[in-house]
Amino acid sequence: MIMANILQEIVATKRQEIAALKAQGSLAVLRRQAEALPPPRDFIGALRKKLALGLPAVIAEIKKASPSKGVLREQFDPAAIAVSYGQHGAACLSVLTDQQYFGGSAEYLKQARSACDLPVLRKDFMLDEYQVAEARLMGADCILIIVAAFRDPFISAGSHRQQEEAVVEMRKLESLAHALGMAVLVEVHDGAELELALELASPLIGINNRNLHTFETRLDTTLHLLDRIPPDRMAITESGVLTPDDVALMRGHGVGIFLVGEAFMRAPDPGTELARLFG
Ligand SMILES: O=P(O)(O)OC[C@@H](O)[C@@H](O)c1c[nH]c2ccccc12
Repeated sequence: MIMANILQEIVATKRQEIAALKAQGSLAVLRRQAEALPPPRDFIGALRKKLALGLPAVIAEIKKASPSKGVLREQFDPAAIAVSYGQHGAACLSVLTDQQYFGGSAEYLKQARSACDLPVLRKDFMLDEYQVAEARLMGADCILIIVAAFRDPFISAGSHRQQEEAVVEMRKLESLAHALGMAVLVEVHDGAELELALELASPLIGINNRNLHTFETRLDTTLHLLDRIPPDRMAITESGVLTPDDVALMRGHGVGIFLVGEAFMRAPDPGTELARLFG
């Protein structure tokens, strides 16, 4: 099969994982188990608290590897990394749970979350309500919806009907996440995706600076889309923030929320690097 980009390949893998998940039992059972858990941590509240103090709100990522960069960190202890992030002012955590492409796991999310008191985003490729219930059961306080994963890769703009179908599917995931008390981060790469993201209710709009075709990151992506984000939504710049200058550029344009992985993962102590980048 010829893939339009890495995302389409990952989506195909996820469809197989979802089929296996569904074979294990019904959504209703998973959902009841998720509803019996203590309530999730307040992800959006943690971001707002930092912003209210005039501080950058950093969603600090825990990821062992990525398809574009390979292994980022050999010595990988999610609990220790979470503690370090918590001590150095992170607002929230993001933990990769995809195994095949990012070397992640549900166990890493559980270990990280129980080592600190920060709200945690399950960073994975969500396509089905089963994964949303599963996310809550592993402890997630927020899920990610990647708009590009719901668009037909072979028709660049997508017909009107396909766009409506994408919105219907995304709303299903969002509704279940909200019913389970979780927040939803909606990720976009361009203006067309942003239009679809704004059809959802969630205030959290992530602008991913990474081009999925070339893997190149350009902070311009955030700057271009920023003024198309309505004031009742919260813009998050994602990927490719590596230096204090990058942070200053974003802050200078009024961006207060950052999702950062690689820069922290490559540092000996990830939390110390967070304090250095954002201090
Ligand atoms: O490591 P970086 O360049 O700081 O990027 C972090 C985060 O934005 C990136 O991991 C990411 C953004 N969206 C995703 C979707 C799936 C997997 C990973 C991602």
